[in-house]
Amino acid sequence: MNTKIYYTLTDESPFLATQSLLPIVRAFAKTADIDVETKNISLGARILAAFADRLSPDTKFFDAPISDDLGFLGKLTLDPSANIIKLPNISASLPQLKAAIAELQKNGYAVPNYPDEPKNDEEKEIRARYDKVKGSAVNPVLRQGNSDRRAPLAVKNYAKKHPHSDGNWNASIKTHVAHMNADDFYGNETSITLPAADTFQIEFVSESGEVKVLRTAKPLLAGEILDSTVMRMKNLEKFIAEQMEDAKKQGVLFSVHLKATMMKVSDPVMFGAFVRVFFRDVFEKYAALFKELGINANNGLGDLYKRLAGNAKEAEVKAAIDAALQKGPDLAMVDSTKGITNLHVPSDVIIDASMPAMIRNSGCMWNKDGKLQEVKACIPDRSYAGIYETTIDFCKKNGAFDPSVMGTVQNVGLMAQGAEEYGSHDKTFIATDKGIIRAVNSKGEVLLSQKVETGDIFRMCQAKDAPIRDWVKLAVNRARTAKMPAIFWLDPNRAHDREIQKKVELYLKEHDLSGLSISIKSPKDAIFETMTRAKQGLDTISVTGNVMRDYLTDLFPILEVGTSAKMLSIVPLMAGGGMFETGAGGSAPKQVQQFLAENYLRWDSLGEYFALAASFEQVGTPKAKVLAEALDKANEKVLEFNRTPERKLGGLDNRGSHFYLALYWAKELASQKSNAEIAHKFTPIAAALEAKETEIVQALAKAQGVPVDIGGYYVTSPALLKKWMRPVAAFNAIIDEM
Ligand SMILES: NC(=O)C1=CN([C@@H]2O[C@H](COP(=O)(O)OP(=O)(O)OC[C@H]3O[C@@H](n4cnc5c(N)ncnc54)[C@H](OP(=O)(O)O)[C@@H]3O)[C@@H](O)[C@H]2O)C=CC1
Ligand SMILES: O=C(O)CCC(=O)C(=O)O
Ligand SMILES: [Mg+2]
Repeated sequence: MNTKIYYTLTDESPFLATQSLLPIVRAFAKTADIDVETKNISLGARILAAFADRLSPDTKFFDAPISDDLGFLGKLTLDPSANIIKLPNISASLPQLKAAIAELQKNGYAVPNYPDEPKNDEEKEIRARYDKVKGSAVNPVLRQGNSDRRAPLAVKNYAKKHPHSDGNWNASIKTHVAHMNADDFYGNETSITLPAADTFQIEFVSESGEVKVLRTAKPLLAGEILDSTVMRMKNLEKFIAEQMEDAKKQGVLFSVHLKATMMKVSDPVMFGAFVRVFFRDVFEKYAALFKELGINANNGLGDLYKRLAGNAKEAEVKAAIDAALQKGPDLAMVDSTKGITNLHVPSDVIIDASMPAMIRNSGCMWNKDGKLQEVKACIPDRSYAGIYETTIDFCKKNGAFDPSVMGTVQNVGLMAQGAEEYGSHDKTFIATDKGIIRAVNSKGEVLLSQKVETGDIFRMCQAKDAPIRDWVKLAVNRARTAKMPAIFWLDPNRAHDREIQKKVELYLKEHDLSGLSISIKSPKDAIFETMTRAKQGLDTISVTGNVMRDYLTDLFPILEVGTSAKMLSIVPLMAGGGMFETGAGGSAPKQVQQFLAENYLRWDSLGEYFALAASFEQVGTPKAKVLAEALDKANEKVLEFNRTPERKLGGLDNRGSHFYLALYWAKELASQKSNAEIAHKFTPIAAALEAKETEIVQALAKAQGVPVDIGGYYVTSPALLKKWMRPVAAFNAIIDEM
């Protein structure tokens, strides 16, 4: 029996929260002889691991030697005894990566600069190492299983009893989704299923017939689905220009919603197209200067301003940008007080979190005057734009959802082994010339090919057979356990989905489906039916591919329970172990700003609490089960007595919520009847916590309201973090003595 749980250290809010929560968890886990070991997969730790050979062997980061913890955990996912708790981590955009590099250098770590334009082999090698750290570089390594995400019943019931407020919707709201109508990834997709194991090599063939290898031969398994597609840059640019004009005419905000983190190769390029077209005159007029300064539209307006700073033409270019802003439609803002637009940073407006937030806000985003305004939400590719379009149309017709009565939507997502688009980074290329990009097999036969022109984004995706079979099984099991109808979301107009559907139909035959309702519907029909049911208070399981897994597990949680942080997010690893993700959302960088400014941390660790209960359950020893059951009950108490963090200074924050978790957990352990030794141990602990409740909670509240220094953003000080995140000695003493 494995009694080790690996708990990840990440960045931003979840990392801050860990400083307070982990000591509590460790103290409780000891009771069941469970060792909770940390593995550092923060952005800083991952950069240092990538350049360990350049650092002296005694280098330390966050008090630990440099090691490839992500690599370690990646291997562990293939071990049947793996038990990993994964907190949300940063998927770094280039500006974030560079900020982390600079901060590491400032702290004396000898990591190289990021070479924007590698000039020699050494720089190319450095760049390749950094590119492995960039974007969504953690999740695809650890997600060696499919995804099971849902709101725990206690969370759903709590939300029904204490519904969050949602903005109203009606037919006169002008907000809408804009997408391309041709020559996007959706329109150009082709797909095959491999009859037998083979290899594929990706090549570019120029018009004159010259062949250049873009990616050397890689293996393909029998039964694997391989797709190719292309986004035509000219059509994308034309679409953007048209939509800008239309947004201006309609008087709505112009906004772009992409996933520049997960889709780290394609989406920054699409984001860059928005920046380039929006500021077309500026980019044309100052082309030479921008080249000299290394300005690349893909990195956004924020990076442009940074590179421009101090240049003789700074004021002139800024004036040109202001003129373009004046001339174009109003941009949706990320932070109107600081003038940060939707086009500043590619990773600031991520589609899965930003679209639901907008839908909750009656279809509005913030404008430059800090007021809510209706929006044209540009989601260029039709593969996924339709589900948001349908949602918005649904709300216009039927009004906003009512969290006090709406049904729940669970998700079973195909995710394992880099499934679909989210595993496509190493198969995505920006065409540098006119010609063909194709995949050829070991015999040199063409498997798939696409015509390209300079600037087009070519992409190949893979979905392996074993994960698809496992996903179908997971869906059937979930439908049976949850007693809910399950809908497979597959689009008959997408080549890839047609291949998947054949397998779904085949693998469904392996299961007893009696008494179950399992259907296959196009995403638009599926979301319409799911929302219609939700409106009637009925529950549904969405069984989707990897991208929709991501989108829907923010969309429905945010509509139903106000945040995706409270989701139970389990990855039953295909090798047998378990990975427990904490919540379905991100690392909430805005909350770090609030914490640094006023020592108030709004992060809700409920996702961690639920993941921990599932993780203890997986440990499986009798004592671990006692801990798990008590934690489940404690989690319900946290909800029942509303001990989740409040939004504003003065309320109970993250640390206060942890105190109550400890109190309720200890009380449950003291009163349970299955293990007398544990009950005996926790009786005085529960009593001590209860006796000091007022003192501790008041001390936590008193600590708030001052600026905080934790040593840095990506490089933080363990001692300072301890000081700020565990500020109450009376509480620490009880925990540390356990
Ligand atoms: N699993 C993972 O590892 C994931 C990582 N990410 C990464 O996270 C970063 C930020 O992503 P972003 O798209 O801004 O999404 P976030 O989920 O971090 O932020 C969106 C908003 O969600 C709310 N929120 C999220 N989690 C919590 C929580 N635990 N407690 C309270 N509120 C919460 C907050 O808003 P509100 O004001 O509405 O309450 C927050 O401002 C990026 O680097 C991204 O790559 C993103 C998604 C998943
Ligand atoms: O890995 C990432 O970049 C984000 C993951 C995510 O958004 C999700 O899994 O819901
Ligand atoms: Mg997501």
